[in-house]
Amino acid sequence: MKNTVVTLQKQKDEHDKITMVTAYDYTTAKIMDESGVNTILVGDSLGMVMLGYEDTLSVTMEDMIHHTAAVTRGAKNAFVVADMPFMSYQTSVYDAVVNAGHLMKEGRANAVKLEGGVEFAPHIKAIAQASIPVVAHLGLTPQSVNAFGGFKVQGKDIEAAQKLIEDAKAVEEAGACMVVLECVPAKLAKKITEMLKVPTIGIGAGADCDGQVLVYQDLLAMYGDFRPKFVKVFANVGDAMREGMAAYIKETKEGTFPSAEHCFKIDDSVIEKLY
Ligand SMILES: Nc1nc(=O)c2c([nH]1)NC[C@@H]1CN(c3ccc(C(=O)N[C@@H](CCC(=O)O)C(=O)O)cc3)CN21
Ligand SMILES: CC(C)C(=O)C(=O)O
Ligand SMILES: [Mg+2]
Repeated sequence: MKNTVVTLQKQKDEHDKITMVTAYDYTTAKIMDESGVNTILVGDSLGMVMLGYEDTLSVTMEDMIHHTAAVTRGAKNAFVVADMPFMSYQTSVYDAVVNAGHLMKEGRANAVKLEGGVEFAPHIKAIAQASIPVVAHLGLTPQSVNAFGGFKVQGKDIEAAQKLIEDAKAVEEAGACMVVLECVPAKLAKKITEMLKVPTIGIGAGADCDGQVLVYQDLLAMYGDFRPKFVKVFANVGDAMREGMAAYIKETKEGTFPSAEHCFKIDDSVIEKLY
């Protein structure tokens, strides 16, 4: 059965952890969905892991729609959240609603996610009023990398911690159905999780969030040696791919692949006539 905002809220209320992973294409989304993950995020991290940019800033609405549509075709049960890319909502409340609409209408996303707190409460409110579920993203918001001066843990001093709490309250009040907390001290994320009615999803925000999210290339060791503190490798798919490729190349060079079982047959009489 398809997960919904209602089933995800129920998971928080019943202390059943919400699992979220990224996916950017049909094949991967289908594997993730079949694994039983509750929600899939089509993150703007696709700019980095799929397109090779050094940050998420160059990702376009076209990129997001294209990848979201592929993911939603593969996700039967998982609730699919699509990131709103840089400059698709910061420019105005109007742009926010129009672009959220594209992600739902053409991408078939179940919800959209945007980075920012109290400053973006009007945007969240307007999107939610259009019946588009909105997820808020607080803490290390990668679209602010140039303003932050790098990818750094947020909310460490008292002012920053209070601002994060105010942001969390404001986005919930505006109608956010979930809140992603990225690179936030675990004890602060716990406080925010207890304070909010809606679920929190942590990435580098400790075990007391209502759920967890990771970029799949990180948890499967496929994205080079990118290992921020919050990443745990659960399976080494990167090495499995390298080993598989090495075997394919070796057997092809040797001529042992393809063997008879991988070849199509023709009657010898036909071949004799050709000669
Ligand atoms: N592959 C991938 N995984 C991600 O988690 C991810 C992306 N890409 N792209 C978008 C953002 C960028 N993210 C990042 C990128 C770098 C750090 C990082 O280098 N963190 C360090 C420093 C923390 C500090 O001490 O301030 C760390 O060790 O965690 C964290 C989050 C998270 N997101
Ligand atoms: C890291 C997660 C939360 C994200 O926003 C992304 O993958 O783009
Ligand atoms: Mg993102």
